[in-house]
Amino acid sequence: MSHESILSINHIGKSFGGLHILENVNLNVNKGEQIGIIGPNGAGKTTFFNLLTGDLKPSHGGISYHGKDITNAPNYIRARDGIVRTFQKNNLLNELTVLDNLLLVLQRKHGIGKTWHKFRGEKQYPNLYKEATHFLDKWRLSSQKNIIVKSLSYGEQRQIEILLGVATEPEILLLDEPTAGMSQTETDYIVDLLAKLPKELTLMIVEHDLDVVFGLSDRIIVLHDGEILVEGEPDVIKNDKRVNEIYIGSEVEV
Ligand SMILES: Nc1ncnc2c1ncn2[C@@H]1O[C@H](COP(=O)(O)OP(=O)(O)OP(=O)(O)O)[C@@H](O)[C@H]1O
Repeated sequence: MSHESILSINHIGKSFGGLHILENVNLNVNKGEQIGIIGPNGAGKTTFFNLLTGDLKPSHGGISYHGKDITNAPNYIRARDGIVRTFQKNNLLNELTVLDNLLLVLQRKHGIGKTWHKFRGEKQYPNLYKEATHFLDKWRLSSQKNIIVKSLSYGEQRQIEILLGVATEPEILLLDEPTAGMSQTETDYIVDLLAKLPKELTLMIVEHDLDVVFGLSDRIIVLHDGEILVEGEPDVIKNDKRVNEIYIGSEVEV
């Protein structure tokens, strides 16, 4: 991880009507950092992600990416510029094969054609198919390439979704509860997968499974009541009294 700050979140807040969800969040994200975001249900974690990706606009404050103000940039521009997310639920095209899902992602990444959902032929775009094959080999997905997504298990679908995010070669990948609803074996696979991601990739992960977050993160942000309660290295967070207090009463133990 370098100490080059690439994303700067300044005094950001979000309200829905009179309801203040996020109050005054400040954060600098360094290139290659792996940041875990935790907090009780309703703390504002997904809302925070939505502000970073441009799916929501903040009520106040701003966000800059490589020094450029992106507070009002739409989500597709942020994605094009390197801030990519996966969702809590699968966001794949279920009727298509794994390969076709990947081809569509790669077409979009390379700006091939005006209509991203129209398939380009292998003859015309051999490099696209080469890249897809190479990617599937690299991530040991070759055996699944011709399987229709909806025939895969839920856990497999979520793995594919994360990898499709990786295929876009983002600078920052935001993962919203990557292990939600998974068996222990599927969770282990995801943890393994995340550990193999390129070191220069910046990861921000919202996750309820604290073992996953503590095992993976360089830094943990604890959101509570719409604010950053505390942030720091996993050991610091583990021993923080306030963090333990907000988890008391929930079934989760820090
Ligand atoms: N569009 C909206 N309109 C009104 N309230 C909303 C909206 N989106 C989220 N909220 C509220 O904002 C609060 C924070 O929600 P958010 O989903 O960001 O929390 P979270 O920390 O991700 O929770 P969880 O861990 O349960 O996923 C919740 O009380 C939620 O009901």
